[in-house]
Amino acid sequence: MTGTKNQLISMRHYTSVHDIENLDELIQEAIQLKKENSAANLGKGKTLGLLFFNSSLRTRLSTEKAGRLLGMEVLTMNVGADGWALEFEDGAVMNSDKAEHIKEAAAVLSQYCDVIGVRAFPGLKDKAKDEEEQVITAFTKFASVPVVNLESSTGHPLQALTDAISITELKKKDKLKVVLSWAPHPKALPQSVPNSFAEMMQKMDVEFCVANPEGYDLSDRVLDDTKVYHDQDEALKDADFVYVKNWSSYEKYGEVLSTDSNWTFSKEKLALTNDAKVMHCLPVRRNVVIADEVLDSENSAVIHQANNRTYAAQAVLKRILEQLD
Ligand SMILES: NCCC[C@H](NC(=O)CCC(=O)O)C(=O)O
Ligand SMILES: NC(=O)OP(=O)(O)O
Repeated sequence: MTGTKNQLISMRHYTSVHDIENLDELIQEAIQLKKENSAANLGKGKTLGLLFFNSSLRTRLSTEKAGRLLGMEVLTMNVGADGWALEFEDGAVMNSDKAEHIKEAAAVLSQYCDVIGVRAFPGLKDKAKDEEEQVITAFTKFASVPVVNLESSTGHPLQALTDAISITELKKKDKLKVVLSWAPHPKALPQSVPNSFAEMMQKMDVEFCVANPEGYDLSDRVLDDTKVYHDQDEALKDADFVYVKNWSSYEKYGEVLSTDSNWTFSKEKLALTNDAKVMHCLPVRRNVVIADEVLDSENSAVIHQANNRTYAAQAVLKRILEQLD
């Protein structure tokens, strides 16, 4: 990065890809940090707190590593399993199972941490409630420090930044076709990853489309004018990157409407593309979402993506640290 501190674009919270003001700069910063850790002391004396209401492998370890690469102390807590059950409703009479209100919890955490990361998946039962982003919004409201989304009800912006970095590094030509393709899964999964990936691709200079069965269209708010195919084979034609991911229905909110194995990403599907790089955020159900022969091939970009989680987190934390006192 060139320029003085004042010219740098800082970031208060990172709760959605829309918090990125200059995507190209942020991608280049992450690629630069991957080559050389030029900010090893920026976070000295600062503490990063990572709170997980749900399971994680990559997000937890890569974000911890990113904090440490910046010189930060890192505190991680599985709040879902180990913390007091939190009340989020304003004015609640707390005479039932919730021991602590988010007002105190977020304020207390702000005494210990200079930046807070939060993972809280959607319930997938009540669309309006999930779309309110109650947990991440409450943290931004009641914490006095910046908040980073580690995957929330409707978005996974650190994953999407990772994906943008990975595409930038792996692309072999300028005008790319990128396809987000639904794949089957036995469980109802959030729309968070596909939502943020779609929003990220709309910010990039690529031809982007989504392929999913009928009933699986993402929210109009996310899709905007993105082309949606209900025929996977048609969408895959000439694709340079295919992001394979399951999500539950948005229309019939949270339901699993299909487990059709014709949508599993196989080597026959790969053959329809322009020798595409195949992406997935992980964890991936082998031979349900993506076939072994694809995951074990040169076309798979999933480990490259997982590695970039560290540098995406480092670039975001760096931006946040630059605007702290
Ligand atoms: N953070 C990356 C993905 C997390 C979550 N996947 C999952 O829950 C998979 C669980 C399973 O396969 O049982 C999702 O799709 O949003
Ligand atoms: N991709 C991702 O977020 O992985 P984890 O759920 O393991 O953190």
